[in-house]
Amino acid sequence: MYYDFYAGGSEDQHTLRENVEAFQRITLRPRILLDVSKIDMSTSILGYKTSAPIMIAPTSMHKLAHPEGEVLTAKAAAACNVIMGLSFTSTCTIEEVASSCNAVRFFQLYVYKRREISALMVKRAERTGFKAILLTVDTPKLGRREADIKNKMIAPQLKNFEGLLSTEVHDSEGSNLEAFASNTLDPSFSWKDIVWLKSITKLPILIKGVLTREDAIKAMEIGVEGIIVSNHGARQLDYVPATIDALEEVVLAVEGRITVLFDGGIRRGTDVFKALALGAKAVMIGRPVVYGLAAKGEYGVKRVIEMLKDELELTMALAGCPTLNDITRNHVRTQVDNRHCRL
Ligand SMILES: Cc1cc2nc3c(=O)[nH]c(=O)nc-3n(C[C@H](O)[C@H](O)[C@H](O)COP(=O)(O)O)c2cc1C
Ligand SMILES: CCCCCCC(=O)C(=O)O
Repeated sequence: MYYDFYAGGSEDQHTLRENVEAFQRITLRPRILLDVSKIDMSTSILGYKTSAPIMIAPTSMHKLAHPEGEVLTAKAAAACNVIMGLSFTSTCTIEEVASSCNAVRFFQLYVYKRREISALMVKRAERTGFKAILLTVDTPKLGRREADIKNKMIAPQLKNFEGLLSTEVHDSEGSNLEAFASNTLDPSFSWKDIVWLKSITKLPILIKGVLTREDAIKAMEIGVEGIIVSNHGARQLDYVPATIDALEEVVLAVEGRITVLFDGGIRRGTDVFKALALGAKAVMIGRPVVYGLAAKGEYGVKRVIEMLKDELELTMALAGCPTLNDITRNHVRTQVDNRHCRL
């Protein structure tokens, strides 16, 4: 329940509704009479084989959802053979998650005013076998989260910072998380810091939070391995577009040169299919995973992933796509297509 307050957001946030509703405005264009007796959903993300183009998005503080936290989420990822994104602000340590199972893990990074803390986390992630850095770039400051302010959100101790930084904030009247974020996040963080990040790690870097062609091109120029089309689950700037409406612009700008991942509003296998048809290599799942964790621990997360995989498999069969490579732009019809009478 506590996690629901934190994850839910305010009902009057435009983008929160849009992220889900925009999927509902996209229709499918199935092809018929193709042999779909065998469906292959397996893929490779940055060279790591996974059972489906589905990953776990980094979301903070899993112990608010379940007392064993991120360790259980990682075990579910391993059991389903999908990649887990671990949040910088997790409630289990990087080392606890790494030693709990053999899931392929990517580490999500924030850049703090105290750069040495971010650098140390990167080193810990490298040492413990994380395979990539997901650098979140849409949070120079925390967005205005009215539910957190109203509920006087108190962040638990964030385990990676124990002995380095306390999450206790004494002078905050509203959201303690917001106060912690403004003490720690660096609003001066900019493109030049990506050069710094590249200088301290050999891990591939994916920039999380790209919504425009201009930024996609800049990201490629600076030499990152991938971008994640994301609006942070509509938790940062309200009135940005639904991510599914921003995806194609970014995909067209990138022209296949780097990996494009996607998140925001995926609730069904048909949503996964639509994001793939519009050019994403894979999708990341945020809230459904933590709701599964809150409801039934590791089993709950597994069920969420399995349900999405089952639904994707059925969608591929009924749309005439035996493999992921068979899913094309022509398999969906968007509002833009309708306006221009395309397809
Ligand atoms: C409760 C919650 C916590 C989150 N924490 C983080 C985080 O620590 N770092 C980050 O980059 N994104 C974070 N996100 C954003 C997710 O990575 C992802 O972009 C978003 O949840 C995708 O949308 P969805 O929840 O509709 O699947 C968080 C999202 C939620 C709902
Ligand atoms: C550095 C403190 C901010 C953590 C925010 C976690 C997050 O990304 C989210 O809640 O969304």
